[in-house]
Amino acid sequence: MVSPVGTSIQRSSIRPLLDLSDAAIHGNFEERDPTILLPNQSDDISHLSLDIGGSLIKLIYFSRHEDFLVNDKRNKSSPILGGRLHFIKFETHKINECLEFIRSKQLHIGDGDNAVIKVTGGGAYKFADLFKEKLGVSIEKEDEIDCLVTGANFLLQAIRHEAFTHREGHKEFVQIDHNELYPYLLVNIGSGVSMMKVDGDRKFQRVNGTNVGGGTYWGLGKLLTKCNSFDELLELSQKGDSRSVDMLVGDIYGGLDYSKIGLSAATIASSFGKVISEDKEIEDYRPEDISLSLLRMISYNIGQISYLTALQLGIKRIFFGGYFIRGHAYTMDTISFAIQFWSKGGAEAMFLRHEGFLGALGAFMSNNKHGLDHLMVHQLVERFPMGAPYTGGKIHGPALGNLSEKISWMEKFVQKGTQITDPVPMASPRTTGLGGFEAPSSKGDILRSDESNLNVGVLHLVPSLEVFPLLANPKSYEPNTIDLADPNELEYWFTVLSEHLPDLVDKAVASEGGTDDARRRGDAFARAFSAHLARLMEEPAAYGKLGLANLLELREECLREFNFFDAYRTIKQRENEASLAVLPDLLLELDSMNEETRLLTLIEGVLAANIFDWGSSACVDLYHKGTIIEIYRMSRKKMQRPWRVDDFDAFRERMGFGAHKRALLFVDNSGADVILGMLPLARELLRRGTEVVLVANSLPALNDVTAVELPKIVAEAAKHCDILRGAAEAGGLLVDAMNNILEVSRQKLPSTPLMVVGNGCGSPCIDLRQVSSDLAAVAKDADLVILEGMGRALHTNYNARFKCDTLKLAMVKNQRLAEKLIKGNIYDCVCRYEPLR
Ligand SMILES: Nc1ncnc2c1ncn2[C@@H]1O[C@H](COP(=O)(O)OP(=O)(O)O)[C@@H](O)[C@H]1O
Ligand SMILES: CC(C)(COP(=O)(O)O)[C@@H](O)C(=O)NCCC(=O)O
Ligand SMILES: [Mn+2]
Repeated sequence: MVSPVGTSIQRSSIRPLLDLSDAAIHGNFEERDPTILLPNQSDDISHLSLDIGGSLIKLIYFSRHEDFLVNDKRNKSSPILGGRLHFIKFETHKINECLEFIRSKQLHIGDGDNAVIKVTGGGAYKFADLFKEKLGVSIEKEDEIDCLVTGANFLLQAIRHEAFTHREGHKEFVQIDHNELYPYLLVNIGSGVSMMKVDGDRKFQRVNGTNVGGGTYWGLGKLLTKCNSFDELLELSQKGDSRSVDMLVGDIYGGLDYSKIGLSAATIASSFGKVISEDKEIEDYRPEDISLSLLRMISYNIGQISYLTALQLGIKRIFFGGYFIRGHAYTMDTISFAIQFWSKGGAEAMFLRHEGFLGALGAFMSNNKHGLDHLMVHQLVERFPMGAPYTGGKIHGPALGNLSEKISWMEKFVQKGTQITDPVPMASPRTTGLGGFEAPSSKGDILRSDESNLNVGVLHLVPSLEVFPLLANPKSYEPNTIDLADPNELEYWFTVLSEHLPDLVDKAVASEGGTDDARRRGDAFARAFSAHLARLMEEPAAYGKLGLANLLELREECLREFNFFDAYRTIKQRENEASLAVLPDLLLELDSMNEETRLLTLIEGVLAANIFDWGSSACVDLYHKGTIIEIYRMSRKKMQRPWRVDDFDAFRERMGFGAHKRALLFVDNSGADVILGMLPLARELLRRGTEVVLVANSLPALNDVTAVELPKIVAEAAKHCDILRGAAEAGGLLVDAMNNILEVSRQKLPSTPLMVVGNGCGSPCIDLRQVSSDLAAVAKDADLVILEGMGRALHTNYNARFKCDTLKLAMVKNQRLAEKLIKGNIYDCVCRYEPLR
């Protein structure tokens, strides 16, 4: 039998924050940079790898947390240690900043024996002595091409929304099945360009390359425009009109197309060719136009060589990496256009979110200590923290040391916030949108400062996560019901979440005693979350495919980032107490009913009590109008059938002819929702001989009940109910009572067990591709799944199908969702039963 409440259920999959309490200098005080020991900081940083290229240094480091060191009993076979992968970059000519960053975060002093770090790129040779001298570490060199391919293969297999196409300003994620991935052409556009034919894991060949690459654009651009940074140059290009320097077909043909060979008048005949015939000095040309012409020249050229190489090898798929791309819409559109133009649609250009980090990732993985190559997509969670200390958000360190510095960073960030999140004025269609090969027209052509680091997040490696085994089609499963790629949806939810923010900040600050420190953290949280929202409004696909569940989770993550671990703590307690007080009466009332009426009353009860949702503004307004019990009664009274979605009769029928063996009850909110709604339903199932597993969040989110809180709640409820007491004892929830039983009455038959398990997440929604191994284990014997609440049953999983009977129960507490999803109104209810046929 499954261990009912394994100690591991309360394991958190969420990153810890720096704990500076009792910090002390370790070792020699005379040293210039003594090690500071953080006895209460369990983060264990190890595994550093670098890719030192001609232009940029890409750094990846791995930080581990104690939690993850506890090897999961069901995962013994996995050598992977949990932790987080951070991605940072520096300019190569500022290598000292990189060394300083490594030193300040002590990245080179990993787990004892690693005074050796993995480095790829030319800098592994060039700077080996410098690393030895400055940091006392030896460099282990890894082959650059090898690393690029390993990195690309890893990303394409392990990260869900890594690859995408980019056409005319439109980004679309593509998920390629592992079996269909090879062969592909990998084109890495760094300072120079390398092209590899990739046939499999470690099976590749460098087939081509060109010296006209990112270095050429930046080098020539710097010379011709006097720009001081790559980004400045790229930004200029967005306001450029390359016709003032480029010679077009029309310039040669007197404004006409050269239609015989299919070239329009607007096609570039010769990049920079117009300059020849004009009696002008460099100052007479706009730097904007020069930058754009250069960018097009180089992008088209790389596109063309890539296409020819792919053609020669019979390859259809081309992935582009390297920092030249820099997530820049116009660059990607230009390359895509060139591939599409030359191949007449036969080949396709794809880009990678971690474009610049392929080599560094490969170097990281060559360190076979962590067994990362076996990591699966469901074991990776990407999070987007704000602020430099954990992401190395700023391109050049320094690393921030503690939360307070991080808050200051946030405060400064806000002053710069507009620069970071505001769009650079769009190129007008008349300029960027014309010319070339009938021209890519990149809408939303935005270049944002890299400082915000809001493109790739921190990758959390959580080896204990698993795919929920009862999903009918894990491959096609999509958790989100609402796709925020639809701009109207995005705008609506953006407004809802923005308007809810002040109230949430107040609750969060109050939960931490309302101190000045809490207020400062609260403000920083609000800024961080608003910056994310602004970023996503601009570019919804910036962090991968965006659904409502991701936004709701992001909010919880931001709270935790600023040390708010349970914003609704007090509210939850208050509602729990009020609900426990009326539970005995409710149980008496239920017991006086016959089985059929009781089942209906129980389901009504679940739906009615789901009204206690502090995430819904409409409900929060309601709570000002009455006590918990008054609102509960009012809600119960309104529970007239038929509900908007009403499969109750089918459910009742199924319940009539034999109990299920084990039911998983995905519970939602604290207070009435779980105590007066779900617990009585659990009790009914237990009474019918069905084992019940209450599946709750592993970490707090809004007023959701957690797996840590539930045993205490069940224990309280069990005081008033023999069924619950017996079941909780049998499930190991009442440990003291369990001991008594062992001593007193061994012969007594054990009741059907009631168990509690953490789902592995800390969000109001649930992505069933990534659940705790404990949940996965208990699910194997389950034949009934009950999903409750708007987050778990509507925003996510409404359309999910399972390998067993499923009941989805929720009250719709949002007017727009009610209209869209069920063609109904706010406070309508959903009772969706999907039997396994
Ligand atoms: N902040 C930046 N500073 C310098 N170059 C940048 C920057 N961002 C993007 N680039 C572009 O990226 C290229 C370097 O790409 P990268 O993949 O890091 O190659 P390498 O390993 O050769 O340094 C540069 O030549 C330039 O075109
Ligand atoms: C965050 C929630 C999904 C939580 O709902 P629950 O799962 O608790 O039923 C829900 O409160 C929600 O969608 N709120 C935003 C909509 C609104 O304020 O109207
Ligand atoms: Mn909830």
